[in-house]
Amino acid sequence: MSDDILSRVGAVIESRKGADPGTSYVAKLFDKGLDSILKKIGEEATETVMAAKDGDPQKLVYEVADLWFHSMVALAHFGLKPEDVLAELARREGLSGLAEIAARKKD
Ligand SMILES: N=c1c2ncn([C@@H]3O[C@H](COP(=O)(O)OP(=O)(O)OP(=O)(O)O)[C@@H](O)[C@H]3O)c2ncn1[C@@H]1O[C@H](COP(=O)(O)O)[C@@H](O)[C@H]1O
Repeated sequence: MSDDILSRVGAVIESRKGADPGTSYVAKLFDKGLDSILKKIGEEATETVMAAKDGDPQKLVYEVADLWFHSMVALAHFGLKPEDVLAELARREGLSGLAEIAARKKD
């Protein structure tokens, strides 16, 4: 498995713009608007924290998948793709420590 799955899910999310909210969860989220997407991210982030605090690795993976997925819907709302985040992670690769990452952010 690779980051191909992120690209594929990102493409499906993109394809749901303007689709029938009655037949697609993603289309329904787009239809409800940014606040609804952000609310889901907040909920999934909380559920991720709870799974980690419970020490339940399987649940943690499940909740992080929900969090990533809804974050990808938020990215798509702004015309962004998972590749944009992967590029940012790649940019940070090899940088040492937060100070250097933060300094580059201001460039
Ligand atoms: N990865 C996901 C995915 N992860 C989670 N979900 C949905 O996100 C929701 C998660 O919400 P919760 O766990 O909080 O459950 P819930 O309380 O029932 O949620 P609500 O309906 O109340 O918001 C559920 O309805 C899940 O079905 C997802 N829905 C879709 N995808 C991907 O998006 C693609 C397109 O989906 P459709 O737009 O539905 O065709 C799918 O093929 C998948 O690849």
